[in-house]
Amino acid sequence: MFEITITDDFAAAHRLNNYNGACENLHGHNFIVEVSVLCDKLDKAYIAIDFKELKSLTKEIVSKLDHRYLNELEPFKSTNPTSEMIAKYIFEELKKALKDRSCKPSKVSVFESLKAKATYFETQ
Ligand SMILES: Nc1nc2c(c(=O)[nH]1)N=C([C@H](O)[C@H](O)COP(=O)(O)OP(=O)(O)OP(=O)(O)O)CN2
Ligand SMILES: [Zn+2]
Repeated sequence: MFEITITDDFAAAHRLNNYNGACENLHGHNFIVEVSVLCDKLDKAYIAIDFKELKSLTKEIVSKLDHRYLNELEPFKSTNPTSEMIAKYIFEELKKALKDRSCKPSKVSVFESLKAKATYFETQ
């Protein structure tokens, strides 16, 4: 198997519901997203999935979050826009985008800063 990893970023505002602390208040982050996919085949150029393609698929998903107030967006309306839930959302959207391909997402990490990240992955 091959694991291919790219990063992207977006800026967004959120507030955490049911959180006892300052993060309950409206604030923003420059989120960093790290996406990894597992691929079991190489093409004739010995590439599992082109970094360009993975970046582009990820960008399509992440651009829907960029410069938005995350609490208002459908995927987080009934939950909370934590790094955990953002990572899960990106993972699930990427899984749909890679349907019928020889690659599938293995993990998605969302960093709120260089000091803190949450990672989502599925166990078999
Ligand atoms: N597991 C999680 N914990 C926290 C999340 C989260 O999404 N998942 N989010 C927050 C807040 O969004 C908060 O803005 C970030 O918290 P923190 O990293 O503590 O932010 P600081 O910039 O204040 O960090 P310092 O290292 O203290 O400067 C909270 N927790
Ligand atoms: Zn925050």
